[in-house]
Amino acid sequence: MSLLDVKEVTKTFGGLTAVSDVTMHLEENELVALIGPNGAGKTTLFNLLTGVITPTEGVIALQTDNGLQTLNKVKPYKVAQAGLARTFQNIRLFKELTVLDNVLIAMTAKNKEGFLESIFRLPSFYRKEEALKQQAVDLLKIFGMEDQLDVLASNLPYGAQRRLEIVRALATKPKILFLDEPAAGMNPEETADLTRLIRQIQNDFHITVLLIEHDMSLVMDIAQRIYVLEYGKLIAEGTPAEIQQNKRVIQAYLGGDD
Ligand SMILES: Nc1ncnc2c1ncn2[C@@H]1O[C@H](COP(=O)(O)OP(=O)(O)OP(=O)(O)O)[C@@H](O)[C@H]1O
Repeated sequence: MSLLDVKEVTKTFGGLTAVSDVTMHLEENELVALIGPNGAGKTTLFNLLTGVITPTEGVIALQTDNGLQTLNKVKPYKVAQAGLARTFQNIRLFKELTVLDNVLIAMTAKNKEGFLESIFRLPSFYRKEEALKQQAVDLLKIFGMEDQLDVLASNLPYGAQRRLEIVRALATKPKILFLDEPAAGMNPEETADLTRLIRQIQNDFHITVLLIEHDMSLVMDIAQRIYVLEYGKLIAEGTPAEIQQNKRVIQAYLGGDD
C-alpha cells in the first residue's frame, strides 16, 4: 500500500478532458517530479490531489494514522489536515504581513488554541505561542531567512518569496509537499540554492515531495522518479535516466510525427 494512491482519475471541464485515466502512486520519503508540455494537465492533477477540485471519475486515497482516507470530495482544508500541503504557481503569500507572521498563521491553522486559553490569555496560551514562534524561527533558519523575520512579505526579493511559500507549506507539518513550479522565475543561482533546499527538506523532515517543474536540469538532478503527462494522459514513468531516453517523451517535448 502506497502513501498516496491515485486510481484511474479523470477530470473533464465541459467537453475537455484535462486529466484522463491517471493511475499513479507516491511512497513515503520519495521525491517525485511531474513533467509534461504546457497544457498537459499537471496543475489540474495537482488541484485534484490537493482537493481544490474533485475528480469526475476515479479514486484518490491517502494512507493516514487512522487507516486509508479517500480524498475525493474532501475540502482543501481537510486535505491539508490529512497531511498534504502545497505551493502555487503564482505566489500566494499574505503580502502585508511579516515573514514570521506568514509562517505563524500556517502553524496556528493546524494548532487550534483552546477558546478559553486564548480569550483570557492564560499563561498556557503564551507558552504555546512562544513554542510556535520558536518553531517558526527554526524553520526560517533552515531557509536562511532568520534575518528577515520582520520584513513584510511584499518587500522580499522574488526568490525569497518563493522560499517563504515553501516554509509556510512545511509549517503545517505535511506528509506530502506539493510544489508547483518552485523554480519559476528564479535565476540559476537561486535555482541551485532551491535544489539543495528541496533535497534537504525531503531528508530532514522525512517527507514525500511531488513537484511540477519546467526546469529539466533541476528535475533530472533531484527526482527519484518522474511521471510524464501529455494531453492529460500519463505517457511515461521512470527514473531520470529512463525518462531521458524514452522515445515517447522525447517526441512529446520535441513534437513531430512518429
Ligand atoms: N477550470 C478549468 N476550466 C476549463 N479548462 C481548464 C480548467 N483548468 C484547466 N483547464 C484546461 O485543462 C488543460 C490542462 O491545463 P493545466 O493547467 O492543468 O496544464 P499544465 O500542464 O499545468 O500547463 P502549464 O505547464 O502551462 O501550467 C488545458 O487545456 C487547460 O486550458
